[in-house]
Amino acid sequence: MEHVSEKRFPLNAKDYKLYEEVGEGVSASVYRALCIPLNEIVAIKVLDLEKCNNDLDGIRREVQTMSLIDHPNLLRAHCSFTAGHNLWVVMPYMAGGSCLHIMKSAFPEGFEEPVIATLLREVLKALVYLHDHGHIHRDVKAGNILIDSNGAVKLADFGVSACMFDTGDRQRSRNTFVGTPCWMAPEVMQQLHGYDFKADIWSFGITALELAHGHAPFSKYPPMKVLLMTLQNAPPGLDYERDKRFSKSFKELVATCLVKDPKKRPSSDKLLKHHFFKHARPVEYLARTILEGLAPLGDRFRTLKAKEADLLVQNKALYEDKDQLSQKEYIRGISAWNFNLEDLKSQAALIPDDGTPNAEEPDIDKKQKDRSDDGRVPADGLSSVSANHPDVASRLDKEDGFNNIQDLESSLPSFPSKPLQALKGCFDVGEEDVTNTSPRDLDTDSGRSNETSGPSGSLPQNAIAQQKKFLSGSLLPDTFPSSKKVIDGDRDYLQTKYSSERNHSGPLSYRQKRDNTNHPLVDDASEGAIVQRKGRFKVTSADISPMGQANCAYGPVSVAPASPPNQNPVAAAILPSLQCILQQNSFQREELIKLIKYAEQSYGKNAESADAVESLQAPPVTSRERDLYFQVVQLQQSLGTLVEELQRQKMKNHQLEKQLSSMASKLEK
Ligand SMILES: Nc1ncnc2c1ncn2[C@@H]1O[C@H](COP(=O)(O)OP(=O)(O)OP(=O)(O)O)[C@@H](O)[C@H]1O
Repeated sequence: MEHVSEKRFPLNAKDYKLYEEVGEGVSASVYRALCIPLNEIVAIKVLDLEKCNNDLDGIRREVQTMSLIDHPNLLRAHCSFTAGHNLWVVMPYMAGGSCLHIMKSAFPEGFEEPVIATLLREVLKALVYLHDHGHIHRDVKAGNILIDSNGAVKLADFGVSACMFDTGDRQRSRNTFVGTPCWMAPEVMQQLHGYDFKADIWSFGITALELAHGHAPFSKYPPMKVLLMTLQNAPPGLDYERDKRFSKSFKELVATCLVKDPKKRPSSDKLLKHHFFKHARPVEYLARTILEGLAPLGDRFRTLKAKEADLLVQNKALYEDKDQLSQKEYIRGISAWNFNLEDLKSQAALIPDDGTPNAEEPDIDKKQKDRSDDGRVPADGLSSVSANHPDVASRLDKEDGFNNIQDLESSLPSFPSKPLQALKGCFDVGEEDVTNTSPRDLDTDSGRSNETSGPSGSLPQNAIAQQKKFLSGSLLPDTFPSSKKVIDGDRDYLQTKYSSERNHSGPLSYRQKRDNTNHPLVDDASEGAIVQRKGRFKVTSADISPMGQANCAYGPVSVAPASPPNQNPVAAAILPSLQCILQQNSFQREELIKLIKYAEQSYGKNAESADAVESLQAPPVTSRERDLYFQVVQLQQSLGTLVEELQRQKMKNHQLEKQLSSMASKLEK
């Protein structure tokens, strides 16, 4: 294992010389820089703290994690300090940049298999370390896999990572809707039972596909559609026709990771032993194959930015087309998604309804058909995937996704209720939005907050100004002021509706990064009634608490097919309530069936169980039934809590054992 550098990096901005910009995320700009006293090239991530008042806890945790980790495949911070109202995070310079940028510059169709195997093995080693130490990364994707000039691979960006050993509020952050939609595991979207390390394994599988094709599955679709497709479709995978160039073992690896049931996914440890990694080479191979001939990172970054600006100009007339926006944001390696539910529906409606497979995903329909046909796929092990999704077959001959608002509405009964509740409860689906903002307004406004302008390489004025306050040591203090409550102790994106608010305060502006005043083009695009924009999006478990559902009736409800909201304002007004009732109903029924099954196991009343389950087709009618139901719910809740506590203790134990054995082995030496 790489040892922590003994070098002392200065905690003073004057000791660094900033060169060109080499990357930017939603929250920060990254510069190549020289550490003058050490004469060493470094990368410095500059975050404007004034724009992220509400998210200081999140930043502190990111920096803490970056400073404490110690693994050659994880990007570690050398140090961090404040300079004026900026936070500078000094880290090793990864001259190759991110895999996403490398693909966008030189490998638009994705990498060859040995390259992928080598990259994935290194990433997996990082995940093994993180998981062993109780961390979930929660944002594994090609944009966060960095390569240095020697081909060394490091997983970066701990902005949304979580610790499994957290308790209380922080523990609740694992019930948080966080990540980037295309890479997000279904259980993270679903919010039913929280999630664990296995969420990273799903993202790892999606990243494998991303590296193979040059883009993640569903990357062209707007976020609502990504959610629906991830939850309702068969998991994506390598296609037998299109992906002939890839080995059976690669296809198996992907299929193993992309299983919807997290319990059926392997641990990172186990995955590392997969025979696919026999294709992996020493990392120098990466330097020879994918880095050779590439322009310096700063130039590539500038070119990509220019391309992006072109795309923006070209598509100005087509601003409403969210596909273009998703693509552009994807090219930048970030996801500034818009999560107003009404807008999401509008976005989904913009996907052509012509049945033509998506240009980015030409094989989605076909793939699903392939994967539904067990007879055609067993050789490569994907039949098991279909087998994991018995609901898939019934959908296979339908078009994937939801191509218009009516489709979305009518899909509700089969759509897992929680995600949509999450969206409804948290993405600004307020009366105001519905009444004041037409779908067209929303379209015009959304998703464009991160357009860039201004010459690349120019340093932000505020990056070097006002170097007043410095922290000693690499961590921000725990008492770092946070002006607003941060739910879950994690990044919390409170909802803002108007650009003026969004640009000057709140975590949104943090993830959004750029002050729009520097970017007139962006300003133009984002004037007016703005809907929610986010980087990685996040909905806390608190947000999706049943509070908002209190008014929902629990009885069976039949709902007439919904009309598009703009055609029938009355229907539009009552539609959310109807959806809510309908979701509640189906959700409650599912929960009851689960509870009965549970009770059946606990009390061994096998003979009566079938009747009991059938009787659940109707809601509990007598007060006795209701009492029993509530007792069972309470029992299950306390059992769940106990099991969680036990798991936490087990993990702590495991951790302690590891520490003990490593101490013991050190002592032996
Ligand atoms: N150490 C580094 N060396 C070289 N380039 C880097 C380094 N760190 C980051 N970058 C580049 O800068 C980009 C943005 O950095 P980072 O992901 O940390 O910012 P972010 O705001 O957290 O991004 P996002 O949340 O959008 O993923 C990266 O995608 C990468 O291309």
